[in-house]
Amino acid sequence: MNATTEAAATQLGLVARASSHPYATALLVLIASALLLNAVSRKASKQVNLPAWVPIEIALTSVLVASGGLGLRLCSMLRRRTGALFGVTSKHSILLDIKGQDRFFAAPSSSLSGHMRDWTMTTRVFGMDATDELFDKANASSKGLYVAVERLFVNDAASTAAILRADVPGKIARLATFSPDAKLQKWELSAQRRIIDDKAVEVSLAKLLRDFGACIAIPLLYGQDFVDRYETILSDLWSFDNDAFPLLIIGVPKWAPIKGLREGVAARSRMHKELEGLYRRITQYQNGEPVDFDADMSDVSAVALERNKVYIEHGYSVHHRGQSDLGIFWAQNGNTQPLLFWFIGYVYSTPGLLDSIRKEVAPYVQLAAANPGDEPEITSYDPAGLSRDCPLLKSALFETFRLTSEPTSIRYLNRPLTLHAGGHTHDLKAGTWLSAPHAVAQYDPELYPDPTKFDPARFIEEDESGRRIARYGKLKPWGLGTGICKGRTFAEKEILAIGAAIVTLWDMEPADGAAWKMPGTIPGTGVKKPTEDMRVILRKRSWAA
Ligand code: HEM
Repeated sequence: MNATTEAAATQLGLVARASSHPYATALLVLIASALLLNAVSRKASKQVNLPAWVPIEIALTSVLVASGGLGLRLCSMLRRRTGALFGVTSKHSILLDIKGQDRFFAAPSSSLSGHMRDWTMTTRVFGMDATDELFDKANASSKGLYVAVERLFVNDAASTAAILRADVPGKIARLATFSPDAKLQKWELSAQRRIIDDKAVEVSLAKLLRDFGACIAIPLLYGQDFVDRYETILSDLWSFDNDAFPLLIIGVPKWAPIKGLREGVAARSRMHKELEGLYRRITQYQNGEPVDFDADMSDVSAVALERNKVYIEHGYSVHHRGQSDLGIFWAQNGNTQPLLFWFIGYVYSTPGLLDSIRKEVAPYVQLAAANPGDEPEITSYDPAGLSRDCPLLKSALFETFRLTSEPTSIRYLNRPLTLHAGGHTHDLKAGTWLSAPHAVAQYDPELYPDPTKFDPARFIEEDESGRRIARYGKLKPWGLGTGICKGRTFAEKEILAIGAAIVTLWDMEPADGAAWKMPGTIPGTGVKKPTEDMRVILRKRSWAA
């Protein structure tokens, strides 16, 4: 299997994982029933849903096309279109052409819309009641709900200010607890900490960083009280993400007798309930009424406050506000936090990279010791400078995206459109779907020589003045067009900021004493998951060297 095939194969893994399971037959029967149920329910409703087989078709096509040879021939024989357009049904086309896609996806959302995909995700995956009334409300409110998100998570100044509010330096200093008597912090709870001595602990890095990132991000959206009050917030989020999301998206019904799915769906219900409680408190707060539990609402973000106003304006009950907001809660964390782990893993495991990045970020993460002999602490911290003036840090992050993210843009055609791609012209019908699985290009050796290698400087270029800068180039981790990610600026800054603070304050080494080895990957829900966690020994950085 070549590199490109391997990349595409990770997408197929969702299906492969299911079919190699002992209950594979039962699962496939369930998928078939789900498809049938979908078809039946579609007839009775005005709702438009992404067919449940589309994610599977995207994965299969990606694998076959990328494999070249027989796979490509088979795929080309079965497809309905030519050139860069693949797909076997008249309902869905798959565009594999990085040249043609940018212009096409720039079409206004009145023609090419992400809304029906969002509706499908909101109901099938995030569990909002799929009624026609809510379909209309979601249609009418989606713009207002997203504008609120973009104001904080896409705006550069607002994202930087949010990162500064999060006190990354203070929290990073407490990334791990060394004392057996001290209470573990929320982000340490699932990291299976083992104390080695009063200066070193062994932890599961993926879980630690995933939960640390979530503890930085979630309070910026919903306030610290929400995180403190909701005891199982992290385990619920990841149980839903790991065990329920991948099955729900391919149409497996929530009642299917699969243990992980049932647990993930139960976690989803708890998240709905907690978000409903939060939106009740937000409403009380905005109305100047006494707030349940006398909860501190002072740091709930403008995003949540504005979204509540939009929800009220469109007549959402508080119950449905909770269900609907799970999409944003998940979007804020589902990709960002797993990526943080991959980024740190690559930085520490790539020979020489840690030292180079430490030097590069030093002017923007400054240290001083309160007294001679004390451990240095971060005294000044400049997230804007990290984004602006640290090309290696940034390029290493882009390279992490390339190797570990699996972005796909999926749109619904509200109107007929003409697509020019791969030297062909295609007339696409209204009422059909178009998708672009960007991950296939991420392993194209013509775009990225030696594509399976982690090359941290791969994205560094010189600008017109000769200054080194990191540019995304053809990489599309955030998707594209009007449906592009609404949290991209914040996510990038969060990972850079936490990453820079970690390298500045912490040393780590593989717990087994062997050489660094990155774990294998399995498909995730946008970012790949590690096949197993990485056990590392964490210590405060040694200043002797
Ligand atoms: C590393 C982290 C992240 C990655 C890799 C990522 C990636 C993506 C991708 C690929 C899409 C689909 C774009 C398309 O269809 O063309 C998307 C959509 C979206 N993302 Fe992100 N995302 C990340 C973090 C975030 C964060 C922090 C938020 C904040 C709330 C967020 C909010 C959203 C929303 C609301 C959408 C739907 C946009 C729409 O339908 O118009 N994402 N993201």
